[in-house]
Amino acid sequence: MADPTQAPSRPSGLILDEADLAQMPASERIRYRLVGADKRYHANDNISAFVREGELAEIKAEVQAKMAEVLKALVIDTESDHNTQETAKRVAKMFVEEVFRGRYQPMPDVTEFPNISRLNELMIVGPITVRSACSHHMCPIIGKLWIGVLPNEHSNLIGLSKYARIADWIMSRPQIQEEAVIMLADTLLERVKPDGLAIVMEADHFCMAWRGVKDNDSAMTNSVMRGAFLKDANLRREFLSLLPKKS
Ligand SMILES: Nc1nc2c(ncn2[C@@H]2O[C@H](COP(=O)(O)OP(=O)(O)OP(=O)(O)O)[C@@H](O)[C@H]2O)c(=O)[nH]1
Repeated sequence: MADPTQAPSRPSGLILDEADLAQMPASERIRYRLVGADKRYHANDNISAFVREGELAEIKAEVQAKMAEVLKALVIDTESDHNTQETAKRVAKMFVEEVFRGRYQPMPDVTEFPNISRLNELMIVGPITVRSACSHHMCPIIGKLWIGVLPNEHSNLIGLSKYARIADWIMSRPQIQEEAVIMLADTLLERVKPDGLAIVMEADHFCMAWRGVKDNDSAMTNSVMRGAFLKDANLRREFLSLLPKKS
């Protein structure tokens, strides 16, 4: 039988059966499935399709055990320090169920409505609050974003709240801002199928404020323009002019 703690690094190689997989830690089991399916599992990827029932609880327990080791390595006496006794458990819960849940949960259900009225005017939603984390230091990224949509008669209209729900699902992963907005744009394009889509995001990166260069005042602003927003400078101007002026 294969060493249960070692998942193969590539799909060719040993094929494990369910009994072998059951012996592995959940994280190795899930990684084995991902590698077998040749799926990327970077920090900003959603891997929910490879996680089976009950496995998130197992992952949480694994993270808790490793986090306890991190605290030990930091020479923190978690046994007598009443403030840190439950910290490993809290951090594991925070990672898996809260701040990185966008990796482990499927996309929220999105009801789509046909564009009966053939709406074809610019629609803007925002500011949508962004809560994310940088994949370099896992420090928070807090900010806001605006989404502009130019639908056509074949577009799917989605409920306004769904823009915020999809944004939250994508942002709740460790990542970099440039990739986050592209991922959000791709996801919305696929659902809504508009003539044009634009996103502007402005966020504070705590890895720049709390540590490192310790610059509290600089935020990062970036945008992604697709379809009509790329081709039509007037539309782009209209969208940008309707965003609240930055302070
Ligand atoms: N481009 C980009 N950079 C980011 C983002 N979030 C954090 N960073 C930066 O990622 C960089 C990490 O680079 P490193 O030079 O390896 O890290 P470091 O030595 O700790 O750097 P300092 O932060 O300058 O102390 C830092 O400059 C961060 O400010 C992001 O969303 N986009």
